[in-house]
Amino acid sequence: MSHASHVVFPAHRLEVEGLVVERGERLLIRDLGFSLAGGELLQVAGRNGAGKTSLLRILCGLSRPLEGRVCWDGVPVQHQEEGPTAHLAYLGHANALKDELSGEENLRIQSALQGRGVGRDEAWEVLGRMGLGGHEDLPVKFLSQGQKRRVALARLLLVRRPLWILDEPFAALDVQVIEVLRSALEAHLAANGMIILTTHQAVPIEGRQRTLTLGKAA
Ligand SMILES: Nc1ncnc2c1ncn2[C@@H]1O[C@H](COP(=O)(O)OP(=O)(O)OP(=O)(O)O)[C@@H](O)[C@H]1O
Repeated sequence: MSHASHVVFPAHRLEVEGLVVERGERLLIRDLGFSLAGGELLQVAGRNGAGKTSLLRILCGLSRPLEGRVCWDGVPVQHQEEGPTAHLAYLGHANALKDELSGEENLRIQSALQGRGVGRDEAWEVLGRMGLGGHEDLPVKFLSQGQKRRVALARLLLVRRPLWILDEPFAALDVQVIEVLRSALEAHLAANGMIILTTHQAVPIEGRQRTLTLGKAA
């Protein structure tokens, strides 16, 4: 079963033009441009400190570039009618979970905040798919690091956003969940979704993809 079996995203386009990124007075990215269409995956590569996380945060509108712009369907993200992040789901290094709440409660609250309320059954089904059966109603503070990461990943499967921006999504996962995530990524691409991710792990993913390596000229 695929989470995306009943959702196919309409054609969208992400365009990045003339990005210049500086952190702590160091120039990390100079005049970067690229575009991404439905069904495409972009892997952002580069050594530690090259600026991968900084770039992802800019693509999500969490921080501003020194110059340049990020457009979704031809409109700068800051001017999107539904807000700068309504088209995307972001998974950063932190899992953004409330420790006192269960996996089910975290998923249902976050999904509701993102405009798509889900019922208990749907939350439990996705947690089960992530191998968390039996842990659905345990406060997440009692889960292991890898199990917390699984709850955070379950959120991606629920929110149905066309663009996924994922910072090291495979880190701290065991082989079973790497496989679940790998097939979720493939299903998202097959549903005309887009993915931008960083990873230091080589995980083969079927679909149209390319690599952007930061810091080559530094
Ligand atoms: N808030 C900040 N203030 C100053 N410098 C920062 C800040 N955030 C990041 N940096 C610096 O920017 C550079 C790029 O950091 P970034 O986290 O984007 O790299 P990365 O490519 O994701 O690295 P890694 O592979 O280690 O995760 C680093 O040298 C980092 O120290």
